[in-house]
Amino acid sequence: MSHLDHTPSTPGKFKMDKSPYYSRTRWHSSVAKLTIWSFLFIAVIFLFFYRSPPSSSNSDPSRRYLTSATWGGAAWEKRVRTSARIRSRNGFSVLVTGAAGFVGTHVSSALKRRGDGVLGLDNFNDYYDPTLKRARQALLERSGVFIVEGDINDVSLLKKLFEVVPFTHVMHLAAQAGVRYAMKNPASYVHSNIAGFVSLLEVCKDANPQPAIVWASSSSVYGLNTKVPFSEKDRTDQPASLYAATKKAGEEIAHTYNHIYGLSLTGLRFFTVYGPWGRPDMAYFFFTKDILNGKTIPIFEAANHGNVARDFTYIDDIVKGCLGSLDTAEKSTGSGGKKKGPAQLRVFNLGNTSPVPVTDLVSILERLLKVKAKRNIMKLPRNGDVPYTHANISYAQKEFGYKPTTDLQTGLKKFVRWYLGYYGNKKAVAR
Ligand SMILES: O=C(O)[C@H]1O[C@H](OP(=O)(O)OP(=O)(O)OC[C@H]2O[C@@H](n3ccc(=O)[nH]c3=O)[C@H](O)[C@@H]2O)[C@H](O)[C@@H](O)[C@@H]1O
Repeated sequence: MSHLDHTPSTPGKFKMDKSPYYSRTRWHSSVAKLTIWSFLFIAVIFLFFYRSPPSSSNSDPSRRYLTSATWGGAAWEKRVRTSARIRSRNGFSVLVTGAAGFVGTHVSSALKRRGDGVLGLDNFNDYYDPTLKRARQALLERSGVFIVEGDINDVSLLKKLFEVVPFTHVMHLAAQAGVRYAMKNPASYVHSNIAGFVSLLEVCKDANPQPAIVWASSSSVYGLNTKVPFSEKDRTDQPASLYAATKKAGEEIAHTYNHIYGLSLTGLRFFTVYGPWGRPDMAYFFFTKDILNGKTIPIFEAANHGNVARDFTYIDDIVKGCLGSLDTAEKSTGSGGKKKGPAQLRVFNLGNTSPVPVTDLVSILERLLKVKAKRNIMKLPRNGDVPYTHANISYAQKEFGYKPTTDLQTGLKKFVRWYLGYYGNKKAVAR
């Protein structure tokens, strides 16, 4: 006798005094139902992923950016077209990847101001506070720049964008940035800086017309190079971090796409860019935050108590370099994936040409914030950092009259003013 036999029967509800045969068939039919429902559930899940844009690496955590993005539809296409519409004579229509990033926001806004059509693309990842990226997005939206939310690895999205707008130029700034973070999350560098770049170039080479591409490399490609100032002709085969290695790989990949498909490609080696709306992972930014909060800041020093120094470059000077590169970029020579002749391939240093020790940067911040920093001088960790950077910019000067005009003191003053306004830290203002 089963325990079910003791269960009082409740008329109108269910009867438990069934024969063993009845129980078995009922159990079998439940299993059948469960199997059918499970099958349906799995089919729905399968269909969902099958319809999602393809990814180069399903095991990559950044894949979530591919499936979360929503795009498409008539209203969306209209926004894309309107944002990319050229409003000046001989203007460009530019796809700016990484548009919600620091450099991307400034470049997009400058292009829009002068009448170019600009469409942004950004995956809004959480490498640093995405609310800052959203605030930059809001800023751009007010000036008429629409940022499509999506990943550069999403080939079907990229193709769609080129179907809707025949972009004349691509300003490719989407990347996994940061020298030291590469030891924590190497895969994200490969995902964005290598796989993402290739996926973008694949779509660009098939586009008709092919756009000219200007993209962000990095001063970090000079790695262990000791010859200063760094010239584009110097060796760049000794990267000191995976970040630098992926940027260097990008330069070689650019060479390949230029060689095979006739894509016009210009790589820009940025030197430690800083300024308003900057990146919170960078030293000048988190030093400011930590000084204001009375937190000790780690300041790296080189061997034998030597200074670690950077050729800090103000964002407006970088924007000038980006626009100069776009303006002097020649057309790609291929069409529909076929090269018709040799195309332009360039690499420029964009730096300030006056390296400043990190200790001096901290002293400037102390003066501007009117707060004494708690300094912890420590040996430069073995995490990809290099002791010194210094740009030789004569090539950019020759090609488009590049001339940085903002020194670190002036630039940091503008940054601090923005920082205090944005984060509303009354403490430092009051002192
Ligand atoms: O120019 C470049 O190529 C690179 O510039 C920066 O890299 P980095 O120069 O290392 O910039 P920060 O991380 O802001 O460091 C600036 C300086 O502060 C020093 N530092 C950093 C962090 C810290 O805790 N303490 C410290 O003394 C670093 O050694 C470095 O000399 C960017 O983060 C990279 O994305 C960019 O590609």
